Amino acid sequence: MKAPAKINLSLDVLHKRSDGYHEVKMVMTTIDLADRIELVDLYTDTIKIVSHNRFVPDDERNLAYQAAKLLKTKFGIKRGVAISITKSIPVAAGLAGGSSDAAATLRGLNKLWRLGLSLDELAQIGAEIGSDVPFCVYGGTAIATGRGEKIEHIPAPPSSWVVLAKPAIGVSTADVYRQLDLQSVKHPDVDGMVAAIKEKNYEKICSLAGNVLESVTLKMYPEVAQIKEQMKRFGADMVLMSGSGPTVFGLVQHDSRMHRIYNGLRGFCDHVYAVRLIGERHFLD
Ligand SMILES: C[C@@](CO)(OP(=O)(O)O)[C@H](O)COP(=O)(O)OP(=O)(O)OC[C@H]1O[C@@H](n2ccc(N)nc2=O)[C@H](O)[C@@H]1O
Ligand SMILES: Nc1ncnc2c1ncn2[C@@H]1O[C@H](COP(=O)(O)OP(=O)(O)O)[C@@H](O)[C@H]1O
Repeated sequence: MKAPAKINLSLDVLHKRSDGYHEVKMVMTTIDLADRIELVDLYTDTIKIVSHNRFVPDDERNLAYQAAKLLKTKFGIKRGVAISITKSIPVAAGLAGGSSDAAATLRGLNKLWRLGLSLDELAQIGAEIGSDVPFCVYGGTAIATGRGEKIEHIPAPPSSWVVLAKPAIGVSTADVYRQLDLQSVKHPDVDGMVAAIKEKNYEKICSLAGNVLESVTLKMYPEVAQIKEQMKRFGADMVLMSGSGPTVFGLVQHDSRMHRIYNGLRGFCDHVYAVRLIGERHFLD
């Protein structure tokens, strides 16, 4: 199963809720940077995680493990499964790698165990694992509200290159939300972004992109601001941090400029990627 990363083209936080989560309004889209999940039937009643990445837990803390466990419990499955995860998405990066692994596991086990669940049902189960999992179940492009689990599909943005750069730090999403001061943030125009995407207006998408969590992470890690500056200087059409960070992405349409940004950033950053913005749901088929 393919488990692609997401970026947030717009991310607003409306208020803190009584359950500790924050009410959000965001636009998320799928990009062509994906982990690979392989599911193999086990005839012993266990869930085994195989991953050769030292940042990825191989026990019940793994979101893919939690996905399998939930399905086993809900549907009384007595078989086991070995879940092999080949990571390409950097960990704790704001790209929903773990959430996408969980979503791919849900989609895959639905087939392997012939559960016959719809994507809507899988997304509902995914919400029990994490706020970003429902979006990852569908992929594509969507407005996410609630704590992120309510999904409204919208068309794909015009295609472009996405250059990503992740400094050598991992960010805790909970920490970033905790340190957000809603009195002092500049709220992005999420409705404007949705309109721009529907109009396929690339320039407007670039000018309206915004993320309220960016200022929090920039304060904690000045290297994120440096990467933003460099990406702008090398000629990206827009530059923004994804999710709670620390990954910074830039959109660019011209191949030659994509190469300039990619090569320029590789001197500063170990993790640099240049991939296509996908934004379509059939990418997962
Ligand atoms: C910021 C975003 C933007 O897409 O992505 P990432 O940076 O993680 O990729 C998401 O809101 C992250 O979603 P996800 O990573 O699934 O979060 P969860 O596991 O549900 O929650 C982790 C913690 O973040 C905080 N949290 C999360 C979502 C939300 N709407 N409000 C919150 O306050 C809570 O403290 C929660 O305990
Ligand atoms: N399958 C997984 N892949 C990556 N990280 C995972 C996975 N399962 C659990 N985690 C844990 O979740 C944390 C957040 O990881 P990730 O989903 O990559 O980041 P983000 O929420 O910023 O997009 C990591 O620190 C890691 O310990």
